[in-house]
This record gives sequence, C-alpha cells and structure tokens, in this order.
Amino acid sequence: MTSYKIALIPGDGIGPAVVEAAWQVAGAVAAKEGFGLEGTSFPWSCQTYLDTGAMMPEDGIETLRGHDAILLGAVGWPATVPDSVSLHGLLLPIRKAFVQYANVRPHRLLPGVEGPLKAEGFDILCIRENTEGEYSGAGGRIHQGTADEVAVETAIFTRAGVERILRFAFDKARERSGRLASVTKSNAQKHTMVFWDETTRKISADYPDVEVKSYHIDAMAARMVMAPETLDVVVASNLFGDILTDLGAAIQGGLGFAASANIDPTRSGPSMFEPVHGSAPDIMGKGIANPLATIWSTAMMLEHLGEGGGAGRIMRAMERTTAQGVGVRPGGHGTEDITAAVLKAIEEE
Ligand SMILES: NC(=O)c1ccc[n+]([C@@H]2O[C@H](COP(=O)([O-])OP(=O)(O)OC[C@H]3O[C@@H](n4cnc5c(N)ncnc54)[C@H](O)[C@@H]3O)[C@@H](O)[C@H]2O)c1
Ligand SMILES: O=C(O)[C@H](O)[C@@H](O)C(=O)O
Ligand SMILES: [K+]
Ligand SMILES: [Mn+2]
Repeated sequence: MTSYKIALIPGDGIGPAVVEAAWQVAGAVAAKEGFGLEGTSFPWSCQTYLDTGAMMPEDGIETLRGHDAILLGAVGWPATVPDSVSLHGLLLPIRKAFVQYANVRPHRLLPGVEGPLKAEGFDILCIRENTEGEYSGAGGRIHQGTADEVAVETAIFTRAGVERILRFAFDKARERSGRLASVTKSNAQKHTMVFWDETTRKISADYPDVEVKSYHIDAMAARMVMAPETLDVVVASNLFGDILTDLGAAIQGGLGFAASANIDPTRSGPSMFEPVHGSAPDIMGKGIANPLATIWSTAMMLEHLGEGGGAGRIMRAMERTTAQGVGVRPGGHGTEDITAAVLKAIEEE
C-alpha cells in the first residue's frame, strides 16, 4: 500500500481545530481509496516561542524535509508574540527553505454559498509569488526610538524568482481558459514592478496561446468585486497576492472557505498546504471556526501527492455538504457539525 508521511503543524488559535477536522477527512478518504497517511504532529507555535525563544527547533526545517507534505493550520498569537516574529519564525522560513515559490489559491463559490456580492460564476485561481518580493525581510532600523529613526524595508525581485512564478502562472492559464491577468503597480513602483511587467511581456512570447493582460493592483481590487467573472488565472507578487486572496476569500463567502497550496513545482522538498486564514483569535475556542478552507487545502495536498481520486472525493463531499446548507453562513454550523457532514458525505458516496 502506498503511504505518505505528512507533517502536521496545527499552530495557534483555531489552527489545531481546523487541522484536526481536515485530518479526519483525509483519513476517511485514504481508507476509501486504499492509501496510507502517516501523520506526525509538530506543536510549533507561539507557545514554543514563549517556552524556548524560537518558533521551531533549530533543526525544524531538516525534520520537515523527510515528509511528503506539510499540513498547517495557522500561525500567530499577537497577544503574546509580535506577528512579525511568529511569521518570520515559522511560516516564511518553511516557504523559503523548501522553495515553495508558487502559492496557489482558488476562489469560487461552493454550492449553496452566496457570498456578500451575490456574484455568480466566478472561478479565479490566484497565483501568489511566495519566496521574495515585499516579504524578503531585507531592511533594518537605525537610531531606534530617537527622533532621527529610519526604517527601511526593501522589496527584492530577482530575475529567476519573477520568471519562475510567471511561467508557473502561464502554464496554469494554458491548462485552464488561456487567460492570465498579471498584477503590479508599475505606475508608482518604477523599478520592481516595471521589471515584472517587462518580464511578463518577454515570457508571453513563449505562450502565444495565452492572452495576458496587466492590471494595476488598485484596479484589480475593484475588478474582483465588480466583475470577478471576467477573471481566470491571476498572478501577483507576494504582498499583492496576500491582499488579493483575502479579498478573494471574502467574495467566496469568507476566510473560512479559502484554501491554499504552497508549492515547490520542482518537488525537491515537501510542499505545504494551509487555509488562507490566520489563527482567528476572536473566535478561538468557540467551536465555530469553519474547517472547509483546511479541508479543501487537504484536497489540494492529495492532488499534489498524485491521489486525484481522494482529492475528488473531498471536493464532492464538501460540495454536497454546502449544497445541503451546512456551513454556508458564519455562525450557522459549528466546526464539528460541518466536519461530521463532510465525513457523512464521504461515507455515503
Ligand atoms: N498563514 C497563516 O498562518 C496566517 C494567515 C493570516 C494571519 N495569520 C496570523 O493570524 C493572526 C490573526 O490574524 P488576522 O485576524 O489578521 O486574520 P485571520 O484570518 O486570523 O482572521 C480574520 C477574520 O476572519 C475570521 N476567520 C478566519 N478564519 C476563519 C474560519 N476558519 N472560520 C470562520 N471565521 C474565520 C476571523 O474570526 C477574523 O474575524 C495574526 O497573528 C496573523 O499574523 C496567520
Ligand atoms: O503570508 C502572509 O502574509 C501570512 O502568512 C498570511 O496572511 C497568509 O496569507 O498566508
Ligand atoms: K493559514
Ligand atoms: Mn494573508
């Protein structure tokens, strides 16, 4: 029997609840399909930082390397650890160390979910650059705490980094509708974003069958709200992609629906799967976190592992669940009800 080694990092806040839900669903599907899932849980979180001074052990990356994939909940507990410390201490090092340069985030409505726009028929695949750009961490502060203080944060765009994410996005566009939207702000940011636009035009020569349009980020934000059905594959830098995908989550009904995959397309190390949302301290412990984003991310994980049959089972079970009105609006059903409904749909198929 084929078996996969999965590293589970539940993290903070609602992370453990949604990972637990998704892991149950993954197990049910594995049993149906006849493959094995061997999960090892790593309790790395803000509590680890308070206990040890670091978000994960020094050999954390090496420990993860031995796994086929990573399933993560959420990282961050701002009441005790600054978000800049938790993000740069756990999530970003994993994305960078394993060169998970493509953050793939689908946005569409599950059946029965209306979303605040009541828009229909949109199906957007956002491809976010995931290792550099505005998240490079290059910069510093001098004269800290004085009137002369200076803070600098430099966005770094490398030719290798921009070309590979654009090629990944062009490939996805080719597999889907043949349409790609590239998002920059090249009117204001005249170095990095002009470079991105130039690179887009250069690479488009290799994809004559893909129609590519460039948009400024502000216009794209409006377009996603006013006419999301006009978009298919959308590619953006690390920060712009981060912002657009919370907007994408909103139009698909909320953060509880938005899934994501941090992919190393070369497969030289594990890829990581996690919901778009964070640790949601405001609802932690209330039993109302929507697990569907993490369950959907788990389907993306199975797809990546070559278990398309299992991924399909999860997607169909989620769709049957929401079509029956379960989990479609905030506060309607709790984490356990939604998980139970998905498990039932898997069992009944
Ligand atoms: N990838 C990650 O792990 C990740 C992502 C975003 C934020 N964070 C961290 O999470 C913490 C909280 O950040 P935030 O409040 O800006 O964003 P958030 O995504 O945690 O929450 C934003 C809003 O969405 C709601 N929400 C989120 N997930 C939900 C779900 N599954 N079901 C129902 N409602 C849900 C929350 O209750 C909150 O009102 C911070 O420490 C932040 O740095 C981590
Ligand atoms: O990448 C980030 O900014 C955070 O981890 C989170 O907001 C995300 O979108 O993954
Ligand atoms: K997350
Ligand atoms: Mn985000």
